Amino acid sequence: MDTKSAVDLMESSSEVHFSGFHMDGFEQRKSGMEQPTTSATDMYKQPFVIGVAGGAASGKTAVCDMIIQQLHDQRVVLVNQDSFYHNLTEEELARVQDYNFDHPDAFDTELLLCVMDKLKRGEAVDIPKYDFKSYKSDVYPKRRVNPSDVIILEGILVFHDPRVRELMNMKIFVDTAVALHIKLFSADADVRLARRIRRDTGEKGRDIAVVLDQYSKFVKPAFDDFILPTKKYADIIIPRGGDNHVAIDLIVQHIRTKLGQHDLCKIYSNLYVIQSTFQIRGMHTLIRDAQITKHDFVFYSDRLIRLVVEHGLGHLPFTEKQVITPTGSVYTGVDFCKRLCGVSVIRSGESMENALRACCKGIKIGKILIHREGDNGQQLIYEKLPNDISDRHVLLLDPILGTGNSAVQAISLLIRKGVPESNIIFLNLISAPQGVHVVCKKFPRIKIVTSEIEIGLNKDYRVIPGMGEFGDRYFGTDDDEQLVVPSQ
Ligand SMILES: Nc1ncnc2c1ncn2[C@@H]1O[C@H](COP(=O)(O)OP(=O)(O)O)[C@@H](O)[C@H]1O
Ligand SMILES: Nc1ccn([C@@H]2O[C@H](COP(=O)(O)O)[C@@H](O)[C@H]2O)c(=O)n1
Ligand SMILES: [Mg+2]
Repeated sequence: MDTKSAVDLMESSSEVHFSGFHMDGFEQRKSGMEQPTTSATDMYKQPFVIGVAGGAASGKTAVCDMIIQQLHDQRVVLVNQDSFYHNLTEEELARVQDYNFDHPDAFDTELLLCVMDKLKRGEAVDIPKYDFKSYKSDVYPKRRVNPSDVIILEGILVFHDPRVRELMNMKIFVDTAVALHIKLFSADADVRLARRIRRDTGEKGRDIAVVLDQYSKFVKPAFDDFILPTKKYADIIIPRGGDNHVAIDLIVQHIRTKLGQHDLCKIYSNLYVIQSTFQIRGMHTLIRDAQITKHDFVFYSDRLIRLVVEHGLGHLPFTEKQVITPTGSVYTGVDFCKRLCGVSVIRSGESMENALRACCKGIKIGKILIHREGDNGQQLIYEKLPNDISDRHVLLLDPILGTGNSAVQAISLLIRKGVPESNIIFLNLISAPQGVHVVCKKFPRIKIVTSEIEIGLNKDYRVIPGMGEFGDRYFGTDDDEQLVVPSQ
């Protein structure tokens, strides 16, 4: 593929980074060349979505404010579930003391989903600003929210609807429980009630009797029935809310790490793209060049494969081991996982076997041959696997993950042979987003380790920018060289 084609291809992903490329400074040109099948919507930079739930007055807003402050160099927006309270009818307004604002039905979840969908697709949205005094969401002008790197969705019931939960990359539950207190829940409720009384009588100008009545009639029962049961969905529970600086620091650190990763890694926690360096980019530049010599193609592919294999081995379990050093000191280290094997997908996967053997002395390597016809005519032709494969961790080798169809065939076979899904590490050099989606969704417990994520697939289901037929290039069957007869 020439430079011009690559530029044209990337037009559709303006400002979105793929495989380390981006469009800044490129002149926009059109040509009749093949376009990736990845839709424009798939190419939006995915924001990192954090859900923050917890009882009313537990400190959700305080926690969000601290996260936003600490992420000062990122574009962060806060979306409050309060903004999606239904407007009350005249009848409901007349008897507002009987209205349950803590029930899931009090919120317009469809509107919330629509807003979140737009933000995730990179569109700006106008969000209602709720007025707690008039119980209306159309008193103030709407708030314009621009698409951002991080979206924080905060509210008592943001974990209630599974469709809303699905949007989140990280779920935080804010707790006011005091760890040393024997009656954990009552302490938690007491703190929330005390804060609520102070807040609602102050900020919302409500009468204390009304606050207490609403609390016993609706707030407390709803906490027990709807909010507390969603605590189990949280990835992180923050005791002591905004006072918990250690938890907030750790969360901010985690978000920063995630933001530095490829967008797909934010979606799939089982996808690992090795940290890019100029050495790695340089090697990719060489092996993707159609003009490179066969010798150099093999040399630089081998170097990259070795890196991927080493990275993949880092995901194996380990046990602690102590040794005595020549100085007589104790060194506490780890022992490698011994029950492992490789499985290469013939033929290009065989190019990864040497690197695996170089890292794991005497490792058993099985083989799978899958016949490919077009996009979906996948057929398993041959397999030769270690008899005890079900007891082993498996490093599945295939340099290219394209549509994901061959990978699904190979992984399904391993699972049929009794290999636990979580014992499979799939190693490739390059992965198309389509293949990542297919494999990570179908097998959420396997790990994929790759060195670069591609733009997508073309109409012939070939990975682009890609590197052509890897097996042919690696094993030298892609040219018309004369037959080499070994000398006698
Ligand atoms: N750690 C804390 N210690 C004392 N008061 C707090 C703390 N966190 C929040 N508050 C106060 O409690 C009230 C409720 O906190 P807020 O963050 O608004 O809760 P939520 O958003 O969960 O309803 C506010 O008036 C706030 O100032
Ligand atoms: N008109 C309204 C709407 C909601 N509430 C209460 O707000 C609480 C949720 O907001 P937090 O910031 O505390 O999470 C919830 O308990 C509702 O009862 C209200 O009082 N009036
Ligand atoms: Mg709040």
